[in-house]
Amino acid sequence: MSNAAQLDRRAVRGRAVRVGDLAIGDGMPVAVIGGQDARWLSLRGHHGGIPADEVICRARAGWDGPLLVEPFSAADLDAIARHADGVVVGAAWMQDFALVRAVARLGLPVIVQRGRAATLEEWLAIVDYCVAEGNDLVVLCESGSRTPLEGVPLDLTLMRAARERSGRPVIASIGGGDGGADDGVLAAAAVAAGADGLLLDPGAPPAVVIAAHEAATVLAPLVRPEAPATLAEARAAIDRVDAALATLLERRVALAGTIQRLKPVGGFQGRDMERERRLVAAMACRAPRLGEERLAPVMNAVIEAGLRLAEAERGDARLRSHGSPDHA
Ligand SMILES: O=C(O)C(=O)C[C@]1(C(=O)O)C=C[C@@H](O)C=C1
Repeated sequence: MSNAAQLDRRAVRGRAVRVGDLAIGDGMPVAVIGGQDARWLSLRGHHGGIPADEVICRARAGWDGPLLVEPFSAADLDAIARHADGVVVGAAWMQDFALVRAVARLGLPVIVQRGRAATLEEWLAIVDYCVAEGNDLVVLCESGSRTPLEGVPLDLTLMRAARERSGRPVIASIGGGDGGADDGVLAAAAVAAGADGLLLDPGAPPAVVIAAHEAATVLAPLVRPEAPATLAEARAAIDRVDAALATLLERRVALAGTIQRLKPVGGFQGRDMERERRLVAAMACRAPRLGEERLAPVMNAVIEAGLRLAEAERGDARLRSHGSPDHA
């Protein structure tokens, strides 16, 4: 990836929006709303039939963390101000300017979903409405276009442009309520495109939540360089890189195991030092600061761990096929 293609996370740092104790747009990590980082709740389904206080208090009872609420109408706003940490202006309400203004006046962070047919200009204009009411705590949420598809038809180019043009955090609404986002592809695409957060449908099943967190944790460090300023931030950033590294190591060890089964002579006996030298040289091109000399012992340890595991697993398989020693 070229430097130009890399996202400058620092540019957004000053614009981070805090929802409860969750910072959205603070570089990293990518926030998962509807997952472990924050919950949200829509009052639209109730059509004002159940008092907002009651619905929000029920959600609050089981959740101490950041809570965002989407109103059904302006009548819900007092209850939202009492119990919520932020407000979601749903896509269908984006151009209800009176509602947007009233929401902004609460002074809580506002997540503005893009209306299904709204242009970039129309979407960004809503930020101005909020700012005009004295509320600068705005996050933009891309939530898909009109084309009816099974998943959310996200416009990630538009999301990127919104981030660049507004200088504000952007998140992507990836759905999941119908189970459609559990392969993590949409979450990964949104993270790669620079989303500061992912918004899952309330009630998204655990597989969807896990896939979103995986994209946020494992993919983000690969596609976004970080510039931590404090020890705690730097350690958190290293933890994210280690999560990605561990995922790749686990994958590597599985592949190395397959190779040992496919080779005429596998394991330590069939070691190929020339192949190892070549793979270290290729890796050094991607890790020039470490270089071949420093990488070689690292990869030697990785390769030997893989060979030891492959031999142990082969031994286990043999034992299983011949019966355990106790029964031999
Ligand atoms: O490529 C192979 O032949 C392997 O067995 C895999 C592998 C590796 O883990 O990358 C392991 C041992 C060999 O010495 C070389 C490479």
